Amino acid sequence: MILFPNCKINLGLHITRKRPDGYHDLETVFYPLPLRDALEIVSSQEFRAGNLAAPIYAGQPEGMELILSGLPVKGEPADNLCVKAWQLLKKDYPQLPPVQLHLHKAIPMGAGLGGGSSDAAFTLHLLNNKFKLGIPAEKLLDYALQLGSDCPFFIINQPCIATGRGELLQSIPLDLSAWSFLLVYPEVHINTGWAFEQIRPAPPEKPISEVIGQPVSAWKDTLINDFEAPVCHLHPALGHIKETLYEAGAVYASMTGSGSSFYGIFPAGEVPAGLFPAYKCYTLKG
Ligand SMILES: C[C@@](CO)(OP(=O)(O)O)[C@H](O)COP(=O)(O)OP(=O)(O)OC[C@H]1O[C@@H](n2ccc(N)nc2=O)[C@H](O)[C@@H]1O
Ligand SMILES: Nc1ncnc2c1ncn2[C@@H]1O[C@H](COP(=O)(O)OP(=O)(O)O)[C@@H](O)[C@H]1O
Repeated sequence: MILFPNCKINLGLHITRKRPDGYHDLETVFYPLPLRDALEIVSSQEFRAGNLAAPIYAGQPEGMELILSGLPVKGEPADNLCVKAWQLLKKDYPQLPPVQLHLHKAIPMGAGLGGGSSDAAFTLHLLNNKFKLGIPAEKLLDYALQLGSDCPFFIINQPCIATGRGELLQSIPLDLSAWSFLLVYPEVHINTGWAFEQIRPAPPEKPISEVIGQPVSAWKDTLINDFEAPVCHLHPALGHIKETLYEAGAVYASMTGSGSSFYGIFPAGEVPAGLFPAYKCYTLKG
């Protein structure tokens, strides 16, 4: 069974409070976009029935074979969020058979695109469906939150206002299909924990629910990502990406999440070509 975990962007992002548990309360809109990894899970028995030699990798947890391709993912297999998702379910559902999990990575990492969290949420979904575990949606959301603050969003995977750590999700009827997105990844890796430490939490001037209800053309001065200033302070070249997007006709431009990717929103089909020859760029349908 193969699924294609997609990325997200943040439309506005406010850090409103530091919590006693060390996390921060935030307010943001998560919007899914069609830049995708590929994730396949087969039971090891199925795999061997295909008469292929089973690969043996060092450092794999027992009962799990992780195969990676595409963009290189840092860390040991045990650090991979797909493996962590499998381990979390295996603890409560020991009937899960040994599996082989193949992740083909296409979503840039440390980019504010939530790719790791998406892989984790899709792994939960896939294991639940393939092995008929019968885990209800509410319980899947609980498991997802144990894997990452923006992981529950990918269980729902529809435009949502997120509050709390990012797990209190309210679906909203936001349809940006009349727009095209230019996503720019400047190959700078931002550490999310570091980014949160740079912010002095404060409630936003206007609740995001109000701002997001305005037309996209009104977002430029009102839909703010609190991480943008400290990240651009550390990496001044990133500020130029936003300026260039506006100069090229973007109706709205912003950094996503804790960075370092930026996106520009253009009328459908009007994304200019060749704007950032030095960076990885993706033109995506909203
Ligand atoms: C900032 C956001 C915005 O969408 O996205 P990314 O830029 O990472 O994609 C998310 O809140 C990131 O969610 P996620 O990447 O799952 O974060 P986690 O693994 O839970 O936490 C990483 C670290 O960030 C900090 N953290 C995260 C979430 C939160 N609400 N408060 C925090 O203080 C903590 O220091 C934590 O140790
Ligand atoms: N399956 C995975 N895909 C991507 N990154 C992963 C995965 N598992 C663990 N990670 C780790 O999570 C870090 C953050 O990745 P990611 O969630 O894609 O970025 P971001 O938090 O900026 O949205 C990566 O640098 C990587 O070390």
